[in-house]
Amino acid sequence: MVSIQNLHFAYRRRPVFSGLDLVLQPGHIYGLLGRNGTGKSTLLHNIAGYLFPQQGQIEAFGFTPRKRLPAFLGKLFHVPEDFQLPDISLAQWINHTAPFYPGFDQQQFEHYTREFAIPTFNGLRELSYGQQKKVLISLALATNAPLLLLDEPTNGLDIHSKSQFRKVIAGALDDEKCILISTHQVKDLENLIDHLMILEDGKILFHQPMSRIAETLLFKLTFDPEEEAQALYSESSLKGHALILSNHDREDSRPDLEMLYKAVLLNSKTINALFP
Ligand SMILES: Nc1ncnc2c1ncn2[C@@H]1O[C@H](COP(=O)(O)OP(=O)(O)OP(=O)(O)O)[C@@H](O)[C@H]1O
Repeated sequence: MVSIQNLHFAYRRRPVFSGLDLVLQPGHIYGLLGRNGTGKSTLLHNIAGYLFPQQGQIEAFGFTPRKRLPAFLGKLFHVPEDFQLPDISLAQWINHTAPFYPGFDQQQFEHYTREFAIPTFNGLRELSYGQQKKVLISLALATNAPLLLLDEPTNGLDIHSKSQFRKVIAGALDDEKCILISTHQVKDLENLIDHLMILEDGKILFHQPMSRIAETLLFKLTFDPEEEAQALYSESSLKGHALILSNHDREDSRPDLEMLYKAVLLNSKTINALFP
């Protein structure tokens, strides 16, 4: 569905991507992690066609994003990290925006705004930042666009709304949809994403399905120094040492994405070598 080959992109003289390859398939929710300034938003902007690769190819549903053809735009919804909604009512905004999306469903939109408890009678600018973000997410989902690019979607959401977010995103996924979430809020991705991607040094440094991560790596707490010595990564806490080990015996454990992220940044070679 989305295929990126050998992507090179630079802002003036500052290179961001240097030969990035990535394939995203429908029916999945991808979590994109990376340090500040590694290019997560820039990658989303290239996929959406706001920015153009200097070298390499991006293809989405057979379209070249930078051409921004209407048929492509109707299949894509991008929720940016920073945005400004127009100074009109919610109903007016939906009336203006929905016609661009052939799959838009008003009932679904109302369902999501109810789930997020958004006051729908207000003008958009009278809503708080978090409420505006929830309006955007509701619209994104109600368009039924097969490609959703969500940049820091849970920033500004309160605790309850974050769990609503996970619920509605998981509920909206179907075989046609591909959802890419870029975030630093790793905890918000847990139990939601089915693929983890880590961007570093202009490339995708790690990209694995969660099922393979759970199969290949064992996450456990221990006080045993021998086990700690075998760890691929460890962190000390009052509850003991939190470890990532090679999962030789295919034990069940719950991947800790924050630990895995730190482990990959420290030692990507060893971790990637476990995923042939
Ligand atoms: N409009 C721009 N002009 C020049 N440089 C830019 C521009 N936008 C971003 N950059 C630079 O490109 C790099 C990637 O920025 P980007 O915003 O994509 O990173 P990010 O991974 O999304 O960061 P964060 O996690 O802080 O949101 C950064 O070094 C940034 O300074």
